[in-house]
Amino acid sequence: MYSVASLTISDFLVERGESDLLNGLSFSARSGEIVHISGANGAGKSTFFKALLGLLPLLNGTISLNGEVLVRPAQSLLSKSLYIGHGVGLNAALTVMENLSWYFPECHISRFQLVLKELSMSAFAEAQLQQLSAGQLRRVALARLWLSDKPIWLLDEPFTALDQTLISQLEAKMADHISAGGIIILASHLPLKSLPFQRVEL
Ligand SMILES: Nc1ncnc2c1ncn2[C@@H]1O[C@H](COP(=O)(O)OP(=O)(O)OP(=O)(O)O)[C@@H](O)[C@H]1O
Repeated sequence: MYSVASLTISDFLVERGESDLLNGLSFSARSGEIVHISGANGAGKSTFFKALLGLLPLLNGTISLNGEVLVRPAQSLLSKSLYIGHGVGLNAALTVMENLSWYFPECHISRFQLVLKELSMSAFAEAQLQQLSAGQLRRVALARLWLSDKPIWLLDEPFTALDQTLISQLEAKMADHISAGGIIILASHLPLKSLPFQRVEL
């Protein structure tokens, strides 16, 4: 089980260009829950994740973990969260295996091999990233979910470029994470097919 019992967002407001976004967004996610943030293109889903992690300043709002308002939210959240954004977040100069080693220096190579096998990526372990398709790159990016022990997953459009097999695998992985007491905040234009979730509309 994980140590985070709840993550609460209160009254978020972010300035982006000429506009104010998020409009007082507030919700709470408890251990074992998925929050699905939906909204039209440009509604502010990616902006929300960036503001949550301190990559954009909040005009207003607080973040609480386990009922306590965080004084240094970005620092506290970064140590407890795994964020997978629109970009794949990989180093193009490194191979697939080198990228995983860079993210998880403590992990044994045999663990990477197992995860790559599960993601049908074994044949590409030593490949340079430019040899991979868009969906294969996303698989490598998502391998972090198979390797991480962070309780909070922040996933911005995680299904982009994935085939149906991997979408099902990812949903199963998310089910495992919430069963173990994790929290998932997800923005997606695709509906979650097999998982319970709390919807937050922007
Ligand atoms: N760097 C930027 N500077 C100014 N405005 C920006 C910047 N990036 C995004 N925006 C604006 O902020 C608004 C929210 O963008 P954001 O990327 O958060 O939307 P989104 O809901 O994630 O959209 P999508 O569904 O298309 O991914 C948009 O109107 C966009 O034009």
